[in-house]
Amino acid sequence: MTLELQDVRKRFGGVVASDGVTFRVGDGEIFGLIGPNGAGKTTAVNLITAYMRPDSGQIRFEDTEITRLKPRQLAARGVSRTFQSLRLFEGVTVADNVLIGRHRWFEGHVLLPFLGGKFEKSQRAAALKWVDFVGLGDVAAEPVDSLPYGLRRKVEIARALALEPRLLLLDEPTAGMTRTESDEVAGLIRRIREHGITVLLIDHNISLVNQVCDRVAVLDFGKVIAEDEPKAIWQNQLVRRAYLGDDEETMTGADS
Ligand SMILES: Nc1ncnc2c1ncn2[C@@H]1O[C@H](COP(=O)(O)OP(=O)(O)OP(=O)(O)O)[C@@H](O)[C@H]1O
Repeated sequence: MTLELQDVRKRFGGVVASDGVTFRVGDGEIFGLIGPNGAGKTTAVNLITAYMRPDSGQIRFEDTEITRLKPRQLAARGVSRTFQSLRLFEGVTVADNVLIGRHRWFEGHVLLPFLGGKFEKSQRAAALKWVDFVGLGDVAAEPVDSLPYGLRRKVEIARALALEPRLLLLDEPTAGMTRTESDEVAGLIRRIREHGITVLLIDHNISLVNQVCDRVAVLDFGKVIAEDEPKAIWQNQLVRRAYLGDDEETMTGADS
């Protein structure tokens, strides 16, 4: 197993955001983590990536316990993520935004890759490889704020990839995208897996989840209520009720 959560709990005052969350993600899998608003998906990502500490429970990555590590230590182990809301440096080029994703090689010297020389050259080449990979080679020298929203989201994915992860957590990568853009992201996620990177995907986009995920876990009120292949998960009555409500129109979308 690449990633394993065992009985992970996190409470915010009276809200139990993770209520004994347990699931396992296999090496090279594309694993979906879905559920209604407020189900605890982002909390799970924050706990895995050390942006928050669980109250109790264990998180293991490649057979090592990572529950108490710092984000920097996790990055060094090859765990990378994107955020639900974009966190790009405005006014900075696409290439430089992606270059910043290689921070694990800067050893605390944020300006190191901008000082010229061999180090900058090699880091820049590595960053540009990922800019090309997500299909943004033509706009590498453009400031990110000149790009349409869908392309800005891809810059964030390229920046997370620039860390050369073995596990990539994508928190709503298609939020705010058109259907065409989100289909492109589906292809991109498959190509990321072909690179040997395991993917944990959170998205409300049912069509994307159905298209790319090998397995899916459904969260509701901080608990995993079902885990299965995407096609089977929508037949689960608990899932239909909790995640989709009784809205037949939405269910039709899930069945397609
Ligand atoms: N830092 C925080 N402080 C207080 N409550 C929080 C915090 N983070 C999350 N919560 C609460 O924990 C619950 C789970 O939130 P979380 O953002 O993990 O859900 P989600 O499934 O990602 O939702 P969405 O799909 O809307 O992004 C919610 O009730 C939320 O209000």
